[in-house]
Amino acid sequence: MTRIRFLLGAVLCDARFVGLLALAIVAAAPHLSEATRQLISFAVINILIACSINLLTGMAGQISLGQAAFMGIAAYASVLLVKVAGWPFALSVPAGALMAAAAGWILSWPAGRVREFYLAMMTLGFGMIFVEVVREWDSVTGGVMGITGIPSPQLRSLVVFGRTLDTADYLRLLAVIAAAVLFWLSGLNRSRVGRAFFAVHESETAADSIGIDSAMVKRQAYTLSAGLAGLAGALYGHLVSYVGPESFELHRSIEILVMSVIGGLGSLPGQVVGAVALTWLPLQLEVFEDFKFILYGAVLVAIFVVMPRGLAGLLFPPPRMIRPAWRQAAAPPTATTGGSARRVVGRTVLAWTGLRRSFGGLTAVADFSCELAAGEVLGLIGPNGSGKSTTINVLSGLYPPSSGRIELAGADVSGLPPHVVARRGMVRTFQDPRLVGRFTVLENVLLGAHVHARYGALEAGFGIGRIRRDEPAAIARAAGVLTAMGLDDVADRVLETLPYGYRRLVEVARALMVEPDVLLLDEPAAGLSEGEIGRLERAVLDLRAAGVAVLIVDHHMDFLARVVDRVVVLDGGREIFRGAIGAMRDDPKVAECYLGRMETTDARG
Ligand SMILES: Nc1ncnc2c1ncn2[C@@H]1O[C@H](COP(=O)(O)OP(=O)(O)OP(=O)(O)O)[C@@H](O)[C@H]1O
Repeated sequence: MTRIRFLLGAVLCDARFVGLLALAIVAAAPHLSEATRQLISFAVINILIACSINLLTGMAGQISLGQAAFMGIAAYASVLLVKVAGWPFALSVPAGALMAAAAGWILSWPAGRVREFYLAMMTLGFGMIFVEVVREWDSVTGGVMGITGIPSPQLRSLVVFGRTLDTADYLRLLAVIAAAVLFWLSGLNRSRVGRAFFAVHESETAADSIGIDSAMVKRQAYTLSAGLAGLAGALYGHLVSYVGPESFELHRSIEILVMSVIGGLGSLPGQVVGAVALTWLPLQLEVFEDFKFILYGAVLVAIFVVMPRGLAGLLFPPPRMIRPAWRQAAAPPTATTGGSARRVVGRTVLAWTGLRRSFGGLTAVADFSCELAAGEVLGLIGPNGSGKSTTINVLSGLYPPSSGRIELAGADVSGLPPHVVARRGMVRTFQDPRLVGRFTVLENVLLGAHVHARYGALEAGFGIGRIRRDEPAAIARAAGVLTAMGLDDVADRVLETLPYGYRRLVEVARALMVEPDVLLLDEPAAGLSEGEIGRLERAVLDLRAAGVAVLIVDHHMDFLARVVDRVVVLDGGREIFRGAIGAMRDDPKVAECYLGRMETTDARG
């Protein structure tokens, strides 16, 4: 079964297969019956729409219950531009898609501020507003009656570059457009852009921590998704030669969502299968027309329970996020830490003064000042609840400080958002590793290269321009990091199938890909075996040798004793000791408020 899935995946997910299918449609179109052409045309438009939801929901994890409104915006815009303004179809369709994309961008601002249930409600509201505006704006939209007599292939009134299109020509056009879009999306998915969508889907906090601006990624997802839905909407308007508000109401948005979920959110070939199935099936089940939504609802519930990955889960292997071509083009593994002019060993690279962070009445960190030099490893220790993680959270920008100043390489970074702090050279890991479970180890590590690549969605999709240089370079660097961390043998293993200890190491490897000047590690040794701690230790010592400043919060004293230059001990958010780890054990204050408890913990551990 697995072999069949892989074979199917290899064939159906191949761009050449999609191209051949499009060619077959182009060749067969004139010989098909009118009804078959119509059916395939609807299926192709549904593929575009399903892909738009897949991009937004399946990949970027954002909900949309107003997707039909984006279709509607483009459909009305294109139709009006042709009918009223006399624009050619070849311009009106892209213009309609651009207007939908602009609406998506505008919606992304408020939508980016809310999540889950509230996001669903907001997009639902957007869809309802659109339909109401269309209904009420009689003079432009034709109100409830809609707009009829749109130049279309059915009426033989659609002229493109001097040629009057019939339904066969229109089907050919749709097939070519859909093949181009699928080709673009498949390249996009397997690039930094697609990987960033999934990273934001999984954890915005983790994405921000490695320099991915999650707010910007969400805006990009909304804009591209709305543009794609708009393209489908504009093509739909000309296909049926009529647009009216009922075509873009909530039920249409739900149909789109159902198609995408049944196909398998996150899978591109799944979207094709879902769209084709849900275009063809209802026609076969016309007798169920009255119960269509009950049926849809039941299917949704069933799918979520028995097939969370939809039809794609049955038919195709999980999608991979690296294009084999870039992997083949990658050079042998390269250096792990990169270079930085700021890394002059011994020079202060991070300093914080008077740092305080309170949560309501509780002061988690109080007037804490310290500095870290390039090539120095500092241990931050203390009993549970003493403010260690809060210090990392404040330094990395996750929480703004209540007061105090943080300087990174001489520049004030206090209160800057985490992705900016990461881009400036300070990267952190988390107490509970935050990675993308469905990605392989290599794909996860590549997320750290996001900030170093410059190519955009267009170059990513079509495999042109800067991606040809950036992607192989990032893969070579990732291979170097994995080798240095002793993870090269699991590079192609899906992360969620690996034991827990690997996740910590992979998270450190991902942070290294950012090439930080300062690395903040929050309990990196927790849950690791002795062998894994050995690899971690080597990585930390390599970083120190490369002039990276490392701050480690951990309870594992033996590990710390082997890697740190000095330690700072916190208790109740205040510093109680600073110096060599050996001297710490003899310090009466530390012994009083920490070591007794810690040794008990160590002994248990
Ligand atoms: N987001 C938050 N909201 C409210 N209180 C918080 C928050 N984060 C931390 N605290 C509180 O701040 C104090 C310090 O927590 P912190 O997680 O920094 O301790 P820690 O030294 O890292 O402990 P551990 O070793 O258990 O991870 C604790 O009392 C904790 O409950």
